Amino acid sequence: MVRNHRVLEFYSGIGGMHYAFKASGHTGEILAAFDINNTANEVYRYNFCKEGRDVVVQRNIDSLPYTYFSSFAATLWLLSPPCQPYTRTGLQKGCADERAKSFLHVMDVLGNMERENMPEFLLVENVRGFETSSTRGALISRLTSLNYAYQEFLISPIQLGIPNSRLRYYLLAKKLPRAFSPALPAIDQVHNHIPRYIPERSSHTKQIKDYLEKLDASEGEKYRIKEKTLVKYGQLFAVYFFIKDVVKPSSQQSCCFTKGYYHYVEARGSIIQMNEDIDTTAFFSTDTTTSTVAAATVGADTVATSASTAASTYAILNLRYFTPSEISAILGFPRDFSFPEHISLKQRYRLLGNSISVEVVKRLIAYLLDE
Ligand SMILES: C[S@@+](CC[C@H](N)C(=O)[O-])C[C@H]1O[C@@H](n2cnc3c(N)ncnc32)[C@H](O)[C@@H]1O
Repeated sequence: MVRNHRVLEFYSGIGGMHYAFKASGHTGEILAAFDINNTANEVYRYNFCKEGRDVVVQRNIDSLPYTYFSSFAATLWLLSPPCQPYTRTGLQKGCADERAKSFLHVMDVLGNMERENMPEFLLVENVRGFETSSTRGALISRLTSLNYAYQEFLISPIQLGIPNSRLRYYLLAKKLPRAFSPALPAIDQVHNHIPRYIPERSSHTKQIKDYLEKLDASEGEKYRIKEKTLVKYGQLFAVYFFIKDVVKPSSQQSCCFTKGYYHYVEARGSIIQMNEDIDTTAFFSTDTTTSTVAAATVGADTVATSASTAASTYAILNLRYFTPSEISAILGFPRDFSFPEHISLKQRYRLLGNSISVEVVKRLIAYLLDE
């Protein structure tokens, strides 16, 4: 049966959920997209509200009463609340964290709405760590008391053959008597009720080069990792922080891109070594200020170039950041997604780092709404 869903997008950011819904094969309309962030909303409007209605509601979700949400009589709620209360590197204060407040408010809204206006379907996305939080406990008891069936998952895009790790918690809920079909064929590492993650590379994983753009000289310069950055931190830094984050065009993996990518050099997402011929691990484990780097170098030409200063030695690796377009492609945003020109590079990375894997959510929405 073809249904026209009435969709609310909470914490809409740059619209990852909107794209995922559009790509899910289901039909319907985003009635409103709630986010407090000016810049994110500007990007959202730029991509979705060019001609039509402006669906962006620039308000603090906490400040909106249940009668307001109820008035939409939406069939589907898509929610990607802030993750800071649950990140494993944070304080993990869960419900006690100020930033969890708006999501707790959304749960209260759900509990107070007229039954006929309650959504039939919900999807929640968050970081790994949410599954053990007090907020997740509150969410499950609210859903259970309101007669929703639910399933929970921990999924990384790498499981779908996308060369990127972004392990995230997902919860899908449907109002009873609707039930979930027992299996989700496209995603085989899905576990009902007890989130569990089995890292297992898909046999069809794409390569990083499938997502790379051709950069002209000035763009190449803009994204190049400057030698002074590497040299400033020194050899130890390179060994401990860089190697695990360096990928090549032929690689079939990359680390999760976070909102601090580009701003900080270390551990915020992968960087690319465009020179395929050099073994990164061997390179960084040799004394890069001398010609011993030659041991790590495959071709005779590169050996000759590599022997001088630390700076020029690093240069032969041809290290660069992923561009925002490459990151958006890896996340599954469509090609026509773009930023208004004046949005700075740092803001672009920040917004993308806060966003979602459109490809994973697309499949989950398809599964959730299949009847
Ligand atoms: C994890 S991001 C979601 C990103 C989004 N799904 C996307 O594709 O870009 C969380 C978003 O929630 C917004 N936010 C946080 N607290 C909020 C609140 N109380 N009311 C409205 N929006 C809020 C932030 O501005 C941020 O854009």
